[in-house]
Amino acid sequence: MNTSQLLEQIERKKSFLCIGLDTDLDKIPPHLLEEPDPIFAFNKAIIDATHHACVAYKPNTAFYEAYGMKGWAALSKTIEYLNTSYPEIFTIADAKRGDIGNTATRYAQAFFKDLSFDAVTVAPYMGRDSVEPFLRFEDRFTILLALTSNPGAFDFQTRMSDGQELYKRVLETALTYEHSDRLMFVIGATKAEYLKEVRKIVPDHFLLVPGVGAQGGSLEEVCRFGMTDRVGLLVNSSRKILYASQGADFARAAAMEAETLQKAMEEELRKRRSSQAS
Ligand SMILES: O=c1ccn([C@@H]2O[C@H](COP(=O)(O)O)[C@@H](O)[C@H]2O)c(=O)[nH]1
Repeated sequence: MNTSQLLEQIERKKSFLCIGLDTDLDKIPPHLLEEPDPIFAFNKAIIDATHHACVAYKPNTAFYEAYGMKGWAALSKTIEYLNTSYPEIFTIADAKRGDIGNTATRYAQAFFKDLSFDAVTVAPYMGRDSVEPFLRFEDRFTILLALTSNPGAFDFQTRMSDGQELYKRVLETALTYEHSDRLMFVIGATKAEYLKEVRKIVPDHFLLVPGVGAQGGSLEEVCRFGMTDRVGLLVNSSRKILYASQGADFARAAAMEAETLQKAMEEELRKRRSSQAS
């Protein structure tokens, strides 16, 4: 998928919501555990109920890898279902990979070719040769961790390195990579006030912003500091949507949560348009 197709979907659905498919067998409705593939059964019901309100899904691979071969098979079925039934949806493998070049090439192949995701999250710590193998794939996006939503982000990411906070160095250095137009960056919603600084370095790139919902980030603040003329945001929420109910009505309850966020996003898009007009 390319940026124009993503933007077209955002404008049409009036949403920049990404739903995280962090499917946890300890949290899904118990009746689904009778299904031959409970993870896929849950994901399919969630996707069918919420696709009108979001533009992206982001399975975090940890929740699939945790269940071994069955988990990986469920991930594979989920991406195949999305690509077949809802090809307009942007798909992100939240895998946070990062390794030396020849290994990174294999990771890129796994997520972009074999599983056919549109994007994968990558850790920047190992530098250029660990990221560029992902960037070689046309119409695919590499989403680099820059300033994450967790408290531990302050251990390194905001520390000074040669007179500059490390997350800023990550952003600036990544812009020098070949095909840097295929980059997006992770900035946590819990760090919304940093978005002003982030936008000085990457004014046009899309940001993946997790942390609205269960982690308490504010959608309004994220939009105030991070939204661009071309939106530039994919805001993720996982647990708050997925586990809105553990009963037979779980898919409907998830849809209602997703619709609430979509309505708030529609309002933010309206505000952006009226400020552009004035
Ligand atoms: O900085 C980061 C990077 C990734 N995540 C991931 O996003 C979701 C958030 O889930 P919620 O249930 O909405 O809190 C999850 O997969 C994280 O691993 C993040 O939270 N922060």
